[in-house]
Amino acid sequence: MTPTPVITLSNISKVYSNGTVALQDLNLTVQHGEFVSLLGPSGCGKSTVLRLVSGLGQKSSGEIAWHQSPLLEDTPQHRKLAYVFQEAALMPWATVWDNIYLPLKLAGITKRSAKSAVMEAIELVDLHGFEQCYPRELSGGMKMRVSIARALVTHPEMLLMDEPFGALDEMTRSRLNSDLLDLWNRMQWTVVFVTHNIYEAVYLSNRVVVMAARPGRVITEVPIAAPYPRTEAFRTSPLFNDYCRQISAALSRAANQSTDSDSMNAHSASVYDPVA
Ligand SMILES: Nc1ncnc2c1ncn2[C@@H]1O[C@H](COP(=O)(O)OP(=O)(O)OP(=O)(O)O)[C@@H](O)[C@H]1O
Repeated sequence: MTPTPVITLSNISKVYSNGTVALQDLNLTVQHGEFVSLLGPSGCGKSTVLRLVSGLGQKSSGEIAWHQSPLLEDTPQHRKLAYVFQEAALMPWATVWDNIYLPLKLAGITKRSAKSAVMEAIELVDLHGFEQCYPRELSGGMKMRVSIARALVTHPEMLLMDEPFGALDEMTRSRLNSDLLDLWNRMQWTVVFVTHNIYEAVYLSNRVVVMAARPGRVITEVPIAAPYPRTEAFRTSPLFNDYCRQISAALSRAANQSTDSDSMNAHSASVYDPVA
């Protein structure tokens, strides 16, 4: 199948108003249906990339194209995308059902018309039976499922995920990783996923984009040529370890290439113990 770019960032630079060069000359293309992870040290600009793609932030220079058409900053509504953050950010006073309904409500869709879409989203994230629960009654993993359902209820073409499982325990993270891959496969989404976790990036992705900080830039891209569905057998395979090792080495190189003392943080993303 011919690759179809959904989003293309060409020579993107982003300088914040305080002078921080968050991104410099960054190039990144994400193809339709791809699962791409951005991995790199704290401050290398991963979240900034997501903000620019979503239209929540403005680039300083370069070009962003959505389906190969230049994107104007004032037309974010043309991008069919949804954002999932590390914090589930649910409305505490609203039920699971109402939290998931929110984006449709904001789009002016009545509860009656939204019913089947909300129920479908609830089924997809495996929360059937919890519709009338409040966030305080849910575990961290369940809250994240609600957050994912709230994103998918709008049928986005692209899902931007900013460390969505970073605050969860290892078992929950691992389960949600598998469920996310299952959903990705069924929904034919294009996903851009930010993480600090090498294992998670390798397990999930078609491609891992490794970034360096100060200034934020892409230093290498590692295609993960393992077939889907990915199982526990992949997580414990020599191939998995090889990819982790390769990416860990790239992160160490990134730390050495960073231009100031903040590069010490680069190792925060490169903790890697071989599984076998
Ligand atoms: N609104 C802002 N104003 C000024 N500087 C900012 C702003 N947002 C981010 N930065 C700076 O831009 C750089 C990139 O930040 P960004 O949050 O994109 O990095 P990140 O890789 O996502 O970091 P982390 O992994 O810690 O979330 C950092 O040096 C950060 O301090």
